[in-house]
Amino acid sequence: MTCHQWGYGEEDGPSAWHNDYPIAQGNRQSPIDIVPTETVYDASLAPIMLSYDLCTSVNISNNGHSVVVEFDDVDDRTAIRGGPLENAYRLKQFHFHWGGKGCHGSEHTVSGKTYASELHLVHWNSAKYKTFGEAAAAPDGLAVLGVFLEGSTADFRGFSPKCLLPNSLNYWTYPGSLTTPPLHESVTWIVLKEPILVSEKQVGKPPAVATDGEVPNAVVQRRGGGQKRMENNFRPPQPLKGRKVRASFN
Ligand SMILES: CC#CCOc1ccc(CNS(N)(=O)=O)cc1
Ligand SMILES: [Zn+2]
Repeated sequence: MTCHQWGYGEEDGPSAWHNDYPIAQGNRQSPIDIVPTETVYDASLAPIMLSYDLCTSVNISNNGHSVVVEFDDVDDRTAIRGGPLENAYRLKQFHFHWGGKGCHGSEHTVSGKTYASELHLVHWNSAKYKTFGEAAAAPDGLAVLGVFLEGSTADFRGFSPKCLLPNSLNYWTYPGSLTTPPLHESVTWIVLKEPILVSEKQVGKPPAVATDGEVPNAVVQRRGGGQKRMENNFRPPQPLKGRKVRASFN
């Protein structure tokens, strides 16, 4: 498959993605607007179990769409289990979606409420598939843990994703997709209800990353220069198309 240029601008943004990725108009697209009063409490949903203690991160990069921290995924040391999942899913990477100014920037919304930013921890079904790429194309291949970020001040020590989690692991879950191309409908979404708190200056001003994959030197960064500030890298909510959103809490 040729590599298609996509972004979040007028010409190459979410409303144009269906031209290169027809699945954008599929039946299990993400993100969605979660309406708590329309979710169904499922007492059979197990708690999620996160083994994030061994910091197996290997690099951090700007891929032109987000800031991504990748993990060593040769084994299940760093994984998610339980919840709606049949087996362990291995952590591949985490990244963020954010706005430019003000409080919008999350991808999922809760009764229309947007958060300043949203963290996605992307895991793949290593029990059934040999590689991330293979899993990403399978309906039960991926599990993405979504965490809302809103303004205040919070600790952020080390790079163990455990530091990025709120106190409560109460969650909503629904069958969805990647929210960025290739938009594969292969994701079991697990969205935590409780946001984590990060400082205004962190979410108010998006990280100084550019959309051409380079990390600009803040001193020489020009607004009019070739590089554009990466911001508003979120896809708006997609049609639910009859899907059930289950809650792990009453
Ligand atoms: C197949 C393939 C591929 C590229 O890998 C990714 C990984 C994460 C994402 C982000 N998707 S999201 N925003 O739903 O977590 C998209 C493509
Ligand atoms: Zn994401």
